[in-house]
Amino acid sequence: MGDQDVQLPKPKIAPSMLSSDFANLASEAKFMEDCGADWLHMDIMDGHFVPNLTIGEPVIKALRKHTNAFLDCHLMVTNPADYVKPLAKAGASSFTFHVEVTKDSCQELIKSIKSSGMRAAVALKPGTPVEDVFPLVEGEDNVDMVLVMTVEPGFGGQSFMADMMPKVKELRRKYPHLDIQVDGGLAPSTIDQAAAAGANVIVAGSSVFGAKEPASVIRILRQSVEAAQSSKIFLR
Ligand SMILES: O=C(CO)[C@@H](O)[C@H](O)COP(=O)(O)O
Ligand SMILES: [Fe+2]
Repeated sequence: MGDQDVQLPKPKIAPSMLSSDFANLASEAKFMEDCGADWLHMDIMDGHFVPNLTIGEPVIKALRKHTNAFLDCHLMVTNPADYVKPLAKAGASSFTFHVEVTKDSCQELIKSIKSSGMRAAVALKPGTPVEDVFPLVEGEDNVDMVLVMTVEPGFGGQSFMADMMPKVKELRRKYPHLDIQVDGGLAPSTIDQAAAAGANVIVAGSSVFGAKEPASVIRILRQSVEAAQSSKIFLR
């Protein structure tokens, strides 16, 4: 099959609600949808896997009453299995767990996420080798997406780690159809590197919420992914 026949997954822009005004979450979510967001990225942190504590199932449940948006939940928690049923019931659309905390139980976890009606995804921290997720993409119960962290998980507003791009490129070359997400420090100044490596799901918090015109930042992020996909630069 030639490069021209490869069907790439759609670009999806997912503003991280961690950078929103949590006291006005429903209206912030509506604003992001109006600005052209495809997904809303929800950072769930337990104060243990990462040194920060954010939101959980009650907030997802409360937000779901106000929006039909795709709620992309990124679980930075030590015991992801405990969150599957509650989050599914609350209305989460996708459940991303970290490979660092799941060792032997990954297949079981993926199975339970999918049977609860959510998409399943796996994330890797900057220090984790990309090979660690290959079995989860290729296994019988496989993930729908891989999230390559481009900062140390825990906080918004950190600097993009360009040295994570070889991981993205390796995943894209190996799995042309896979949703590949990047998270951390994505902005108009860094998106071209992530797009050229083959990322198609872009999480952006501070660059979107901190902008005068969030809609134009979302547009720039999308256009960069579209341009890289039309040249298929990452397959060369
Ligand atoms: O998962 C995380 C941080 O751990 C992220 O989703 C951040 O919230 C992204 O924020 P920016 O780096 O785009 O400001
Ligand atoms: Fe995140």
